[in-house]
Amino acid sequence: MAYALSNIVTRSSICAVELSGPEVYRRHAEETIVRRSQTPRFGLAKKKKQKLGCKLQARNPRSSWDVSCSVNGGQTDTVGSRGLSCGSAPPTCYRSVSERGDLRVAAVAVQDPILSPRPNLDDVRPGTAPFLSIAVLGATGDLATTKIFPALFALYYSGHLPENVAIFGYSRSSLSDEDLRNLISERLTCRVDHAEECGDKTDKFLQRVFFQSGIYSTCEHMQTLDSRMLELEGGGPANRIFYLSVPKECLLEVASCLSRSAKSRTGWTRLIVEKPFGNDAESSATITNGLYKAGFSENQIFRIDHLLGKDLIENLTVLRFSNLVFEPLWCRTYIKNVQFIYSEDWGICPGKGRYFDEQGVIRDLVQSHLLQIIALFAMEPPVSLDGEDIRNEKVKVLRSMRRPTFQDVVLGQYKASVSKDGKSKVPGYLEEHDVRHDSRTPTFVAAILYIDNSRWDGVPFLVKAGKGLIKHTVEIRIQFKQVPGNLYRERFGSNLDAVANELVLRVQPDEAIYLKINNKLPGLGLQLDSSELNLLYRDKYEGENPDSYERLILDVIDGDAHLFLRGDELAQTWEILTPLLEEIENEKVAPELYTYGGRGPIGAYYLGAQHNVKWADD
Ligand SMILES: NC(=O)C1=CN([C@@H]2O[C@H](COP(=O)(O)OP(=O)(O)OC[C@H]3O[C@@H](n4cnc5c(N)ncnc54)[C@H](OP(=O)(O)O)[C@@H]3O)[C@@H](O)[C@H]2O)C=CC1
Ligand SMILES: O=C1O[C@H](COP(=O)(O)O)[C@@H](O)[C@H](O)[C@H]1O
Repeated sequence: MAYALSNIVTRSSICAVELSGPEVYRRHAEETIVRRSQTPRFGLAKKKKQKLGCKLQARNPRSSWDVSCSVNGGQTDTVGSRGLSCGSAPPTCYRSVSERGDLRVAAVAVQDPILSPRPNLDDVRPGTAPFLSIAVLGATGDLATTKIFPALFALYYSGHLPENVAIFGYSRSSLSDEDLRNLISERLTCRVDHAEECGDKTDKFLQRVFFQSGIYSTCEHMQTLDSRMLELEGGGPANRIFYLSVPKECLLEVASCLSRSAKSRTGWTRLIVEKPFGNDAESSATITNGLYKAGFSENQIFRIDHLLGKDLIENLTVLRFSNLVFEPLWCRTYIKNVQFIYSEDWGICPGKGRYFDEQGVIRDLVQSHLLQIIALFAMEPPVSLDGEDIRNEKVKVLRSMRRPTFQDVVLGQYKASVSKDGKSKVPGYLEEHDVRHDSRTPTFVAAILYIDNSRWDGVPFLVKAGKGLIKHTVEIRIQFKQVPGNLYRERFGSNLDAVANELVLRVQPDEAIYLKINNKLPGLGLQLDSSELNLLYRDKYEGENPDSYERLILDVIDGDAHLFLRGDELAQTWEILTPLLEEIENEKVAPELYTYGGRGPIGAYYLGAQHNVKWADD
């Protein structure tokens, strides 16, 4: 959803928004609008008091919502599902519409959005620093247009790309440079906290964007790409990044052609590779070996996991290793269990049915995201912050992880439900577009994992990941043991677990780190209260957090691999999960059905109970 909005929140201030599309996206959209409207991104909200508030009211929850917006408390007109009005808008006002699948977000915004005429590329000259060429392969795709180009622009805009940079899009479509510029320009967003020269910088960025049409299976067009890069690089030192945002079937042939035809001869060449990194241990090894065989060494390959680029994930290690109070507690002596929750309150995103049905939730969210976070959470202190040192420690954790069997997991699949007002039906997983009608693919998994090493022996690591659940949250919850011989036990009543300390890192939405503690209520007597020491990012920090793709692409430019999966690390994640995946597939295990918008299968509760733990998010 954020991508749809970001199309519109471009160098302008929104004064009215209209949404239409399946109900499954409504809550997420609403949250995104409200969250974004609290940040300075909208221009009108430079100071916190100047809020743009949007309220959504369901008209027909399956197709349209009325949205009324207020700017600094002044109410604009209510926006209907057909027309948009701009209330007391400043003189220039334009309407922008973003459509992805059957989701549609339209907005009326102020400021002149028309780009000034784009001058020719005349200031890209070899400078003193090496030239940087970045090519996005699969440039017309969803990921490239919604994430990669906007992230590249954000980096350029905030001065993190060198002046002598050129950005190429490559795909089979027959587009001109100008076509690609038009395709991506709608999605480029300036940060309003330093929004000066937004239009100017956008134009300058777009001048540096080029398109090369070509197929992936022969190297001829990649040679043309190479020639065009050479022309701009002007023969001086030049580094190259190739972002492979192509369907998995094309990955190895693209890598092989790039290696033969388009590697830099005068600097380094780096490859960014997107998931899925295979389906199991064997197919993943085929990809890894295929990349090596194509001529790329491990230190040139950056396997991206966008969750690792989120601020709170980086903060996990900062919190632990830079504060004396946490590290001594980070072990089996004090921690009762750790819970990793990845819960989405929407189903399958438009266009992702086939991909998800092949992958399932264990590959989609556990292999690629949650095992990474567990490894970062549980690793020993690394020798340094260097990528190799950090990844060495992560690999050790993964090697110590016990292979889960089917007894350790509960699988679920969401079924149809009705909307909150009871007026319409929300489709179940089997009715999603491009999903097999008799699919057993799980959309939910709860699992108990153990790390058999001296630090974590016996501590359950709980994992819960799913789609179509009651709420959207990604969080890490560290549950501490009870205070031994608690002096205040009489006042807490019988459930001392309920008042044990808990440290929560909420990765999204609304990033926060909070610690649940017990304290005395002010006043006479001795009444105890459970409360929170709360670091809520939005209250503490002004400005907008960069998107994770920005952070990760910048790391690639800097050659910093600590947030990317190394080949041996990736292989270990598959070693852990492949036996389980095979067991599920061989036994044709049917997932437990759960109602869309609910808490997931009841089996998850019993699984927790078997291991003497209660899910913290229930
Ligand atoms: N979208 C997302 O949010 C995420 C995507 N990924 C991964 O990133 C990669 C790109 O994803 P996404 O952009 O969604 O993918 P798309 O399906 O949108 O494909 C990207 C581009 O590849 C070309 N293409 C599509 N099908 C074929 C084909 N059969 N043979 C050759 N070229 C084809 C198309 O360009 P053209 O027709 O112009 O050649 C298309 O624009 C995939 O590996 C995906 O798994 C990973 C995480 C998230
Ligand atoms: O990689 C994936 O991530 C998305 C969630 O993305 P985010 O931007 O909300 O962090 C998830 O929906 C998708 O299934 C998965 O492939």
